[in-house]
This record gives sequence, structure tokens and C-alpha cells, in this order.
Amino acid sequence: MKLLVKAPAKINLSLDVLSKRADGYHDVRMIMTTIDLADRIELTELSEDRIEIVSHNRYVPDDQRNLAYQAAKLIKERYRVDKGVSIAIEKTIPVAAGLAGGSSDAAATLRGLNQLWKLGLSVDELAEIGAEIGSDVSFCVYGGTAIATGRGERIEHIPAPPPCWVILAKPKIGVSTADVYRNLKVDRIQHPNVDDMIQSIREGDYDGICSSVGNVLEEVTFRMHPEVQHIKEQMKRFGADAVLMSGSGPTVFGLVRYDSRMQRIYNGLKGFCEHVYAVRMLGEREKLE
Ligand SMILES: C[C@](O)(CO)[C@H](O)COP(=O)(O)OP(=O)(O)OC[C@H]1O[C@@H](n2ccc(N)nc2=O)[C@H](O)[C@@H]1O
Ligand SMILES: Nc1ncnc2c1ncn2[C@@H]1O[C@H](COP(=O)(O)OP(=O)(O)OP(=O)(O)O)[C@@H](O)[C@H]1O
Repeated sequence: MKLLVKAPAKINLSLDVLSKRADGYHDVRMIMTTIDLADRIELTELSEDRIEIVSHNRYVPDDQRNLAYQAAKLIKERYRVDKGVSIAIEKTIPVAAGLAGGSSDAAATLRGLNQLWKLGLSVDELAEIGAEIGSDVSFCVYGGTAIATGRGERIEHIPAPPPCWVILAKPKIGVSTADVYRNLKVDRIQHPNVDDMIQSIREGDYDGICSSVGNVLEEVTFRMHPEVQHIKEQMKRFGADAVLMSGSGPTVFGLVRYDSRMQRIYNGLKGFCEHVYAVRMLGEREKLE
């Protein structure tokens, strides 16, 4: 039997860090939302009892380092499943980009295997298992729009923001999330107003959303890679309504309401940046299987 599962990327509309914890992680408060840029995961039952990763992207590991592999291993051991699975990953989300590509692949694998192996787990149970793989995996299990707290694994759903274009531009570098958090000076943070963002989303206030975007990891990544800041400045200059780096970067996204302006910004960025995408905000929790 085969099953196709969609694994959408996320952006952080707001990302605040509250403190550094004793376990090395940081307590965060962030607003995450899914966008219409997705990997496709194909799960195929194997007659032998093993987990196989098939990917034609040279940046994606095809062994136990793959987060989808870790998801399958965890669920297989926990529920004593003695069947094997081949996980084919068709990558569209750029790798190490701040868009939770690996986390979303892991989340899609959890959702898919729950069906394929008829485990009967609830989505909350899958999100709890996901948290053991990575901080972004719980959100990716649900999708939609949410306030994420703790180290990112505590999820409170909120309504979708009003629909708009999301233009993404990724410079040709990968960023290590651990390095960015390590270089953050927690006592010198200028906190974004996460509450204003939540209120604007609840009120469907597009302008309010645009004026309350903020990400405390931006300045850390900008210091490490000035070209990321350059992309942000260009996207602003081309006329995006709001511009922010997603997660730990290096992808920068711009929010744009009107099609004509989206096209102009897209073309402008394409002039000097190889990886540019224009996609719609998804925002609503959809059935991701
Ligand atoms: C930057 C974000 O993507 C924003 O959504 C997340 O906060 C990071 O999520 P992630 O990539 O799933 O992160 P994990 O794989 O759990 O952690 C990678 C590394 O980032 C650091 N880390 C991550 C999350 C967090 N709340 N505090 C941290 O300090 C830790 O050093 C950790 O070893
Ligand atoms: N399924 C996967 N797809 C992509 N990368 C993966 C996957 N599994 C493991 N990895 C590894 O994880 C690293 C980070 O990749 P990923 O695309 O998940 O980063 P990210 O988008 O920055 O994540 P986040 O936004 O959650 O911090 C890669 O360098 C790669 O080696």
C-alpha cells in the first residue's frame, strides 16, 4: 500500500525569546503559520522490516539523520510495528532555510504512518511524539496558525490571517539553528509585540499584522551573514507591505496584498537571488493527509 502526504513549510510572523533554559533550549513565544510551499512524502509498505529514505536532493540525508526517518523509527518502536516502510521525499522546501522543511517532513511521516499502520492516534498524540524529534515538529503536525510557546512545542491555535502573497527569498547559504540561538544575547533583546500580532490576526487586520512582524533572531543571523539583511532591505525597497526573516533564517519573506506588486517584487528579487518563490499564505488547518 502507498500513501501520499503533503508537508507544508511554515513562516514565523513573530518570534520572541523569553529566556535561556537550563536544558540549553530557549523559551520562545512565536506566531507560526503554514504557507503553500510543500514537500511531498510518499510512504510505501515494505515486506522487509526496515526504514528506507529515498531522496534525490543532495542536501537531504538518506539515513537516520533524516527527521522523517527519526519519526518513523520513534513511532515504529513505540507501537511495536514489525513492518517496514519506504519514505520517498520530493523536496520543494529549500533545506536549512528557516522554513521547517525537515520538521514538516517528520510531521507528515507521523500523520501518514498513523494511517498506513492503523495506529488510531489522535493529532494531539502525534504532536506530542513530534516534540521528541524537534521543537518545530508539533506545530507542523497540526499546521494552520498558532501561538507556540515552551521551546516551541506548546501549541495554541488561532484563526488564519487574511489571505495574501508571501514572497520568499533565500540566499545561497544554510544557517544552523543551534548557532543562531547560541549567538543570541538574551539580556539585550528588543522584544517584538507578539500580543499586537495576535490581536491583529484575530481581527483580520492586515495592516496591523504588517506593522507588528518581528523576529529577535534576525539581528544574530544578519551579523553572521550580512547578505540576509541586504535581501530584506531590497524587498522593502521593492515595496513589500512587511518584510521579516523566518525562524533562524536565512530565508526572508515579504507579505504583499496585490498581484501586480507581487509580480514586480518577484521579478526584482530574481535579478540577484537564485531562490525566490511567491506562494499564498495557507493559515487554515487543512486536512494534510
Ligand atoms: C527557529 C525555529 O525554527 C522557529 O520556529 C525554532 O525555534 C527551531 O526549531 P527546530 O529547528 O525544530 O529546533 P530543534 O531541532 O529542536 O533544536 C535545534 C537547536 O536549536 C536550539 N534551540 C531550539 C529551539 C529552542 N526553543 N531553543 C533553542 O535553543 C538548541 O540549541 C537546539 O539544539
Ligand atoms: N527531511 C529533511 N529535509 C531537509 N533536511 C533535513 C531533513 N532531515 C534532516 N535534515 C537535516 O536538517 C538540517 C536542517 O534542515 P531543515 O530544512 O529542516 O532546516 P530549517 O528549515 O532551518 O528548520 P527549522 O526552520 O525547523 O529550524 C539540514 O541541513 C539537513 O541535514
